[in-house]
Amino acid sequence: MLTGTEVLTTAQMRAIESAAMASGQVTGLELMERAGRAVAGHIRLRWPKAGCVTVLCGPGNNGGDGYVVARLLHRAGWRVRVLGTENMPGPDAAEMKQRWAEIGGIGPLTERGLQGGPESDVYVDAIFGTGLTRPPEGEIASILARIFGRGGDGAYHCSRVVAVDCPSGLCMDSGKAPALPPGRGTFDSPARLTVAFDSPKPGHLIGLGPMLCGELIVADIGLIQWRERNLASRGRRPVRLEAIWPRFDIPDARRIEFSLTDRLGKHPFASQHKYSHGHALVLAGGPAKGGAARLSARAALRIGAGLVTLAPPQDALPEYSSPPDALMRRALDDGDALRGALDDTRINAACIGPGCGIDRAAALLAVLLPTGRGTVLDADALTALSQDPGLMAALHGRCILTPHGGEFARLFPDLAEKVEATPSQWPAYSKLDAAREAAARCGAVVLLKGPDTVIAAPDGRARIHSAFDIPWLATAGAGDVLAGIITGLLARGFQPLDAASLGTLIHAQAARLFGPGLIADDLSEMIPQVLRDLA
Ligand SMILES: NC(=O)C1=CN([C@@H]2O[C@H](COP(=O)(O)OP(=O)(O)OC[C@H]3O[C@@H](n4cnc5c(N)ncnc54)[C@H](OP(=O)(O)O)[C@@H]3O)[C@@H](O)[C@H]2O)[C@@H](O)CC1
Ligand SMILES: [K+]
Repeated sequence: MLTGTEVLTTAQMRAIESAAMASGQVTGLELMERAGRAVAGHIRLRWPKAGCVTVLCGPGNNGGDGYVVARLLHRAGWRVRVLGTENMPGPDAAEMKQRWAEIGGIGPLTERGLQGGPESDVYVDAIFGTGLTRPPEGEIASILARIFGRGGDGAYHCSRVVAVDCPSGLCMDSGKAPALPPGRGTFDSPARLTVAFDSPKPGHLIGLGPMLCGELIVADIGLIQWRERNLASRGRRPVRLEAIWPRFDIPDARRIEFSLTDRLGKHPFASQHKYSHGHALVLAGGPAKGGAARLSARAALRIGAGLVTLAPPQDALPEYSSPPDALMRRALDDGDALRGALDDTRINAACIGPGCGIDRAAALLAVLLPTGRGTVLDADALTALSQDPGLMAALHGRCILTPHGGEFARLFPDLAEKVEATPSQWPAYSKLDAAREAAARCGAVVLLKGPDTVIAAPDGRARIHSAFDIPWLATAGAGDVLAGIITGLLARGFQPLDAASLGTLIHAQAARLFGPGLIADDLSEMIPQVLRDLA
């Protein structure tokens, strides 16, 4: 069984935390104690021999967690040095600060203070968490440069840094990080470990987050059970945002089960009638364009579409005669020919774009979209779409757009600009926000590709697939294969959001199993093994 994990935005997290405290079933102090205990526990797991730790505590509750970590590690025999900000934290953090102050001193959280003390085995970064409201400046920015910067005098202690909830400065909604002061390098040295609370936030999984966090642990602090008791029963769940098969081990996080194997069947080809697994139509392009559509068609077959027809114009048909022989081929010259082909209602999914040619894609989309068929739009189809508002208006809920960043910018230039803009306020506008807004605007599922693929449906549901561990998947033709896999899943009856997210997952796992040296042609050949592993 594959599992996914619920992801919460920082606003959702705060709302849940406040509601739980308002219910009287848990106090802020209890949550803070559990958060600090989780961090201290993970430190002790990784550094079983008590050593020397420096805890950096910021002005808010993240700092409060830090004071708990200091107290618990001291109790476990560690030598603890605490550096804290001057200003008055909130009541819970103030209480934790006071409890620590009864045990040990608090030095000023300054660059000099950090440099001045003895070398530590572990540095706990409890400066900022979800409460970051603006880019850090001054002394704190300099401290962050020492911890997470590289290039200036940076990379100070990063392999010994344990981040509380997130590396400080990371925007947990967008995965963006602020610019460091001039000459201090860029914000790009990973923590050894990040212990986040309750659920991963988008920023842990997209943008710079996966790189900065290092190993990500999500610790249960008791709010999952609370909301299961109190929110789910009243239908007050946050709009669903999920991570599927993240790269990270997320041991205690709430799991969401995807019953992929139920939907695919125990054996992907153990079928009744071949039409019961649908019929996918891959609309191919003219002469000398064949490779991309052939990659898509092969992938649609491998994922188990009952029938796959590859449909180029007549003059290119001979180019499409190479194996697999299981592919059907049929010449479709223009929109009229496509209209005739679509009279066959068993054709329930289409793939358009890879190697199709922009003009041909535009002409065929004008016929295809009004039929309401499940349709994957990639490559040239996306360009055609960006040039024709009429086509954009014809998109519907069974369409899946699979743009990379450049194609997304052509389709939704204003949203791409917002993602690219340097944020002056946090939380910053993210790739996830952009995909959600795009999906709502165009009424189709939008799959915005990258190592941090985000997939959004028009109703606000979204999924993140974070796969920074397989850089070799960025290879020519890999997108054509992805389009084919998703089309095959649509043909097999998956709903568009599921087809898109499970397709992304299968595609990534095929690349992971093959390893470096992968070319796009290899991906489809790995699909049977991926499916066997799922069964
Ligand atoms: N999820 C949960 O259930 C639980 C969460 N818990 C923990 O609480 C954390 C969130 O705590 P939090 O809301 O107090 O925010 P936090 O990140 O400590 O910072 C806020 C402070 O920083 C300040 N500030 C902001 N930006 C700044 C800047 N650029 N430069 C300078 N200052 C800046 C800001 O000041 P202000 O913006 O008001 O001027 C405010 O004083 C969360 O990450 C987790 O660790 C657990 O304890 C328990 C259960
Ligand atoms: K932190």
